[in-house]
Amino acid sequence: MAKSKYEYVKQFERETVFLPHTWLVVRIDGQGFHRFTATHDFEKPNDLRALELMNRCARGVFDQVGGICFAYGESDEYSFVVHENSQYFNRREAKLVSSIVSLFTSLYVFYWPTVFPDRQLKYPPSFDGRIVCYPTEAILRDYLAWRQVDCHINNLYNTCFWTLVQSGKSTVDAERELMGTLSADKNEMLFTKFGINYNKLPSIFRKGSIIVRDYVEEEHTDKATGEIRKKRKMRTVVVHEDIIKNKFWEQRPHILGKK
Ligand SMILES: Nc1nc2c(ncn2[C@@H]2O[C@H](COP(=O)(O)OP(=O)(O)OP(=O)(O)O)[C@@H](O)[C@H]2O)c(=O)[nH]1
Ligand SMILES: [Mg+2]
Repeated sequence: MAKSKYEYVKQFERETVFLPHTWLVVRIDGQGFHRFTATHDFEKPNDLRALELMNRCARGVFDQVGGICFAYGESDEYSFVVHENSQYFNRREAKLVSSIVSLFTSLYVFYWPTVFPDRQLKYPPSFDGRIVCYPTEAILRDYLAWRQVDCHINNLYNTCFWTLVQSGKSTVDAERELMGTLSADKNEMLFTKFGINYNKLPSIFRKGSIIVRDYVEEEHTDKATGEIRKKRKMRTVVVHEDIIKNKFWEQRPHILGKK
C-alpha cells in the first residue's frame, strides 16, 4: 500500500521498552483521594467496603492483563508486578501503564454500585500510574516490603488518631498527643486507654491485600463412589498476610519462580 505524505510524522514517536529479565512494578494511586473519600463519606480510618472495591478492581486487572504474577494494595494504591519473563505488550512502558490504570479506573466506576448500592458516585474518580523496573528479585521483595511497612505505619497512626478523636479529643490535640511516639507507645496507648489490641484488628487493615495465584484445596464429590475428595487447584486468591517476616515467599516459590 502506498504511503501517504503524512506518514513521516511517525518518526517523531518515541518509546520506552524495558530491559528483558527485569521485574516491572506498575503502581496506581487514587488522585485526590483525601477529598474523594471525604465527599463519599468513607469510614475512618478504614472503610472495609472501599478496600473491597479496590480489591475487586485489582483482581480484574490481575486476571485480564498478561504477565502479572503478584499485586499488593493498601489505602488508595495498588502495585502490580509484571513477571521478569513476561513479554506482554513487548514490555512497552506506555502500553503497560496506560492499560492498567485505565482498566482499574473503569472497573472502579463499574463495580461502585455493587459495592456501595446506598451511595451515589458524586464525581468520577481518577488514578495515576507509574512503572519502576527492578533488576533483581531481592530488590523487588524490598519494594513490596516497603509498601507493606507503609501500610502498617499509616494504619497504626490513623487508628490511634481516630480513636482519640472519637473519644472526644480535637484533631489538634490528637495530633499533639501522637507527636514523637514510637510504634510501641501507640500499641500501648490503644491497649491501656481504649482496650484495643492492635494485633487483633482485621488483617486487611494492618497488612493490606495481596493477590496471587495459589494452590487451594477444593472438595468435590466422586461421581462413581459418592465420596468427598479433596483436590489441590490453582486459583486467584486475595490474602492479607505478612510478606516481610513470615516465610511467605519460601512457602510459595511458584509465584516469582520461572514460568
Ligand atoms: N476515610 C478514609 N479515607 C481513606 C481511606 N483510604 C484512603 N483514604 C484517603 O486517601 C488518602 C490517600 O493518600 P494519598 O494518596 O497520599 O492522598 P491523595 O489525596 O490521594 O493525594 P494524591 O495521591 O497525591 O493525589 C488518605 O490520606 C486518606 O485521606 C479509607 O479507607 N477511609
Ligand atoms: Mg492518592
